[in-house]
Amino acid sequence: MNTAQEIAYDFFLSLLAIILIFLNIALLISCCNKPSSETQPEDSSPAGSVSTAAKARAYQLSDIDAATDGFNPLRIIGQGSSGTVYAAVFPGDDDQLVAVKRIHPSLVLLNAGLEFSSVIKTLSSAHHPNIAPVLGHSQAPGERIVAMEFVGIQNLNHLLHESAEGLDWSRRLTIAAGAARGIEYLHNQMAPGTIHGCVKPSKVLIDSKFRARVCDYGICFNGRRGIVGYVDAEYWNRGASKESDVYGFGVVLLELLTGRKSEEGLLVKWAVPLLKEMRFGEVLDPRLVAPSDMKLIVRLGKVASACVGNCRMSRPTMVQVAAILNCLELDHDRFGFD
Ligand SMILES: Nc1ncnc2c1ncn2[C@@H]1O[C@H](COP(=O)(O)OP(=O)(O)OP(=O)(O)O)[C@@H](O)[C@H]1O
Repeated sequence: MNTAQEIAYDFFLSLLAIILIFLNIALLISCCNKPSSETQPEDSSPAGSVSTAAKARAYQLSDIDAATDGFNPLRIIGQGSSGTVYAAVFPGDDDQLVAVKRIHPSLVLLNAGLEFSSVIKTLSSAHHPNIAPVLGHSQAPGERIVAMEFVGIQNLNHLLHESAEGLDWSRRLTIAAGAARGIEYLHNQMAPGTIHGCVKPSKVLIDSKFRARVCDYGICFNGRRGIVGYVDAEYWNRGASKESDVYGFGVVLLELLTGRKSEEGLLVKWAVPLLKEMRFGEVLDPRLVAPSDMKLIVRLGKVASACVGNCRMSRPTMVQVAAILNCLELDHDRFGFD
């Protein structure tokens, strides 16, 4: 090779090297920007994941009317202080059952300023194994209807207090941990930080796999009466907050431990001092035999007492509560109750 050829050859090699470097950089950038669907499938995350795309469906009132046979009383699956829940079937949706909650007309009037459709749109982005998903809504003069996935006919209030079947300690712990994860998801993983507003046993639905699914979250129809005994004292002046949800969850834990209903706050006053003095013989649900190893129950009692603490600032967050209950659940899976 003569000198001119050598220079041309070196120039060609340098150019090739520069092109390769640019190609590598471009490849790296495109890999970083690629959605990580392969590494993080949306549904496989144990803590669930935020589904950013809200999928709320706007139903015509006539469609809801047809799906419930004209709000046929035979289709009622539950009645609360804020509305009536019906089992609905929409033709064309594989005849799947949908739970539709028709808000009481008096509450619709009282909450006329509530931006119902945009609240529902936000809530419909919730996606977590321990949440009952909101599917959509229907709105007409005097009518506000929320459509939810039909979870099943059992709720924790019924199972714990009204059913002969009862719940053993293992199921109670699993339900408590699942419900904690659901509320934690609402508080911390849903934009813009949803508050449940009324955490109590009837809002914890139990699906066919005995998994807890928290329902009826995020819409507060002022005028609700069903919350007495499940919210802290500040609630009545300052409204609902994450801390009042933690309080409500603490009361749910107390009901799971004692098997007694919260009667206007009396359960907290009665059970917490007994738990603190470790008088488990007096406080635990008398229908169940106490486990021979009380470690998990003692820890559950401590979490419950901390959640219903008087001062909002002193209560644990739902992240902490869910983390502790996850650990208890794992310990239970490994060692059981006895
Ligand atoms: N998505 C759902 N799937 C199946 N059943 C449901 C669903 N949502 C609610 N229910 C049933 O309907 C019942 C009534 O629910 P609702 O939220 O209206 O009232 P509540 O919790 O019983 O009382 P309140 O609203 O007064 O606190 C629930 O307890 C539950 O059994």
